[in-house]
Amino acid sequence: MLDEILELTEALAGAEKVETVLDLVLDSALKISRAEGGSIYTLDTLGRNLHRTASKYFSTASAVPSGERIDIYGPDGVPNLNLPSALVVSTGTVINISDIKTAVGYDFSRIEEDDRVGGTTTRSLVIVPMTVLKDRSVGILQLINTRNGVDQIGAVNEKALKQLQALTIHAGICLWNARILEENTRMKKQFDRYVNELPKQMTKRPDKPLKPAHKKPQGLVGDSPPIEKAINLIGKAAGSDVPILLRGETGTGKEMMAAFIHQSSDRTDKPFVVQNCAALPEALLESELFGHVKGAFTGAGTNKQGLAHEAHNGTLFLDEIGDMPLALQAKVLRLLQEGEVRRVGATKTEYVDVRIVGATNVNLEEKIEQGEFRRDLFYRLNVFPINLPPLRERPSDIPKLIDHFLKQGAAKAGRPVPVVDSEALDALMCWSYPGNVRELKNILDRARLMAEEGYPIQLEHLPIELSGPRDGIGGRMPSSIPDGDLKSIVGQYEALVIEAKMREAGWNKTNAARLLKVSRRTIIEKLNRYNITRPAGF
Ligand SMILES: Nc1ncnc2c1ncn2[C@@H]1O[C@H](COP(=O)(O)OP(=O)(O)OP(=O)(O)O)[C@@H](O)[C@H]1O
Repeated sequence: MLDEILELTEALAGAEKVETVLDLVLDSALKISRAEGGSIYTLDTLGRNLHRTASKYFSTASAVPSGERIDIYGPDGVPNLNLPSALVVSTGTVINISDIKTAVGYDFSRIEEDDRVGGTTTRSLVIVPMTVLKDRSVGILQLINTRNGVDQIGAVNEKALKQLQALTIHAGICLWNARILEENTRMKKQFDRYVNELPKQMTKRPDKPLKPAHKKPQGLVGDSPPIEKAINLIGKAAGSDVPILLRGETGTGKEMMAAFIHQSSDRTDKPFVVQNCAALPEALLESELFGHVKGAFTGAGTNKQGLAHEAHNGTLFLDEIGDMPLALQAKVLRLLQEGEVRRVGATKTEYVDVRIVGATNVNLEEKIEQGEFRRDLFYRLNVFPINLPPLRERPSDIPKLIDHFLKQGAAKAGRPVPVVDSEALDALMCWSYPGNVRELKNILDRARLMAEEGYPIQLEHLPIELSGPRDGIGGRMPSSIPDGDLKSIVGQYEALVIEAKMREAGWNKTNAARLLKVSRRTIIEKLNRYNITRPAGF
């Protein structure tokens, strides 16, 4: 037997393909057990199904079907432990039955089906798990009509069983290694493709690469040229008190950069105060920003400080400043120019020392033309503009962000960091991310929950539009116009648009309403009408 194992080990070492490895193992197993036939089933990467990958029967009238699949779990999600193969792969136990006719508690229907198709009559049955890393099954070896010690059909003796187990350990390791090798080759190809596809400006970097003048902010991931440029600019401006205007699409990291500006300034140990200018109606926003005096309006029972007071000596971050009501813009300009604060209902002016950082994802120049944004405020704010490019324009940051968000999410949940298989990685790299970094984070948070612990994130764990054709809204627009009346066709299209924008807005109705320039009420009404709900995990 030692000779056989040595011979097999040599053969396995030279085998490059998984199928060759499994054929060699099966041949040896048939020799050891002197079985009439057998199969090797491999477990898929999600651990849900066994696939017949190799089989050999000496006496079959017709071939036993290869590629057969066995579902380990029943429809209720519970492993079907009556099926001998499911029992062995799920628990790691060995089955060594001398006569299945007298064995109780098992469901032998799959074996009977093999007998029917292959013309065999199974009596004895041996199933051994292929295990790696102590208790992780990657498949099973199944043998029928094995011989016992006196050369009759029956359960194999202890010595033969040990030899079969030694064999399946070899097979398990080979299978595992072969899979890693295949995965590596795929990933290398993928990597080469990305490098070749990187936009020209990435490959034509300046002679001297931009070095961040400033330490990278904690938690900020990415070293693509546009991000390094932004960090550089911030490094230059942070020390002064000039206002900064951050411009970029939703989810590109404007708030994160604003926090970094504050941390990099001399004001770092003073408050960093954030207000979203689009989140509140005008009157409330004014009182929130500038405070009010007692009795200024119904419900103003006491004097109240505004956020401008709270940010004294620190930084006030005005997010979505492009959506600030026109009337309030004059007050913000005075705050910017003179540090002036006038509470709602007050006659007296107060003064504060705040550094203003604004952010916007709208075209302020257009707003000025439309009379919706004050030109003087724009010039005052736009002294130091910093553009944050959309994620699709800096694809080299995507793998680092994936790694960062998976680690961050896993650490929060106290779970191991999942890997992403090459297909899913491909899809993540190719997606256009209308919702930018926030969208990538949401996608990964959900995928992490969907994938089983210990198994890679796969395509099926990603939103459908990432794997589908990439035309139309969110990649899901029908390529041909469906049948029906105009109202119902437009309705279908509207539902797709609403769903895509809700996803882009991180399922925040206010943000989605803003993206579509409709009221929040309209969004709620349409979500109800089209029965659009937030998918689990988002
Ligand atoms: N470079 C980055 N590294 C790590 N996380 C990032 C990065 N950029 C953005 N994020 C994360 O993405 C999410 C969205 O970022 P942020 O809120 O700063 O975007 P924003 O541009 O201000 O969005 P909005 O315009 O919708 O307010 C946050 O969870 C943030 O932590």
